[in-house]
Amino acid sequence: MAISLGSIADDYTGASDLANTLTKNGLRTVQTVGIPDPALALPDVDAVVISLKIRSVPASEAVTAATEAERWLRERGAHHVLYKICSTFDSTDAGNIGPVTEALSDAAGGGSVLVTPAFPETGRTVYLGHLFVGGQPLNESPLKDHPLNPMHDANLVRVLTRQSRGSVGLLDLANVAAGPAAARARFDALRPTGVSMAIADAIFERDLETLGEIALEMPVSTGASGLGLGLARALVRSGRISGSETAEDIIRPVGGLSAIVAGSCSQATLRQLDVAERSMPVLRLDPERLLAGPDEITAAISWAGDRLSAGPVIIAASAAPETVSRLQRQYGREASGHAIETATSMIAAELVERGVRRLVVAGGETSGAAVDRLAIPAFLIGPEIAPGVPILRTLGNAQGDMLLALKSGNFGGDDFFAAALAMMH
Ligand SMILES: Nc1ncnc2c1ncn2[C@@H]1O[C@H](COP(=O)(O)OP(=O)(O)O)[C@@H](O)[C@H]1O
Ligand SMILES: O=C(O)[C@@H](O)C(=O)COP(=O)(O)O
Repeated sequence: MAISLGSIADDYTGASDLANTLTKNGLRTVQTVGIPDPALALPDVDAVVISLKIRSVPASEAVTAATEAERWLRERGAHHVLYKICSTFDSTDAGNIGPVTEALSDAAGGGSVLVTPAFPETGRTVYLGHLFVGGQPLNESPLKDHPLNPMHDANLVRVLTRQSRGSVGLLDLANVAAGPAAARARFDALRPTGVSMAIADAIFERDLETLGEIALEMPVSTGASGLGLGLARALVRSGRISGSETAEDIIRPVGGLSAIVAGSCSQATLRQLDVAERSMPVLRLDPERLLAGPDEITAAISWAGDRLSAGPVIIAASAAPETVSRLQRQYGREASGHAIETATSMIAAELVERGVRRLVVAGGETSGAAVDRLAIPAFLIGPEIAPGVPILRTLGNAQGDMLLALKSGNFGGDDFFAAALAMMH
């Protein structure tokens, strides 16, 4: 298998978001969970997105996992590797966007790397290095309350500098909007200043097309789905790949029961749960009891058992920021987050054990833990439910064919859960 584009995603929802964008823009794409086992038969594709769960792990661990994935992608022909990060730049001062980007650049022989989380379709734009989420600067957006990576600074040049060895420059909108020649010239002018990375402004898709074109000339870039769109369109324009349609047969029915598991505490997910509660049974887990032992999990499974055969159910750990902070003050930020992920992943696995074959998981870390517990090695990419969230068909898993949706916390409209289930049969 020779691939044209390789990507390493720092979480699993982010990987499916990128795989969706690449597919929509003409690249046959597969999403793998980690580096695939040699025994796994992958389809013939233009792009492989390797999902890792490295957004919130120590930087050295993230670097090791990402560089191994990069080697695998290069050995399969990838000339360009995109490090897929969150469109809201989720990270801490300790990493991991800077350290991983610098390590990937070193592995490819060094040089400055273009970085942009812009994804205009979901309202993420970057101007003079400042990230806006919808109409708000990042630090005033709901991301200021993220349970694991609260974002308190919208100036990404500053954020990335705090995480990095090298210095960070800015590829400003005036040069990006002027097209590839001007953007390339500005980026080239930054190189001798010794910057290891440059944050690139982008507001419209045409800016990302420009950035995609110049990024493709380099071995590595870092960004969200918007940069994926630019790279995919540049590849199709270059004639190196033929450009393909989404295969509708990826959503052929799998039968079985359906359920939703939520661990995202993002505002969008909280709204989606409130709306779904009007039409589906919703169990709100007690996080204190989840942390105390297995009883809350057993109770949740027994609650679902009575209801599953009548239709989809939702089991959610999600809570509002005040509740999350209270729990974190008592048990610690990471310890509580990871313990809840473990619990929600065990619930997801029990539901599958009881016949669920159509599963929606809300939350990036939550999805990573659930997919790992289900031991799903890869996904084929189906049609889009909402911007950034495709239907996924499992590949190579022991349970047989399943349909999943891995919803990034902040993505999807208020009726997302019903909309997702309506597309999965
Ligand atoms: N009630 C709660 N209190 C504290 N943390 C929680 C609660 N419910 C879920 N979490 C944790 O919050 C984190 C949410 O992150 P994630 O799943 O990535 O969602 P998102 O996609 O919204 O970022 C996870 O670590 C999850 O276990
Ligand atoms: O780029 C994005 O916003 C998403 O693809 C993503 O990575 C979101 O992460 P989670 O909100 O943690 O799912």
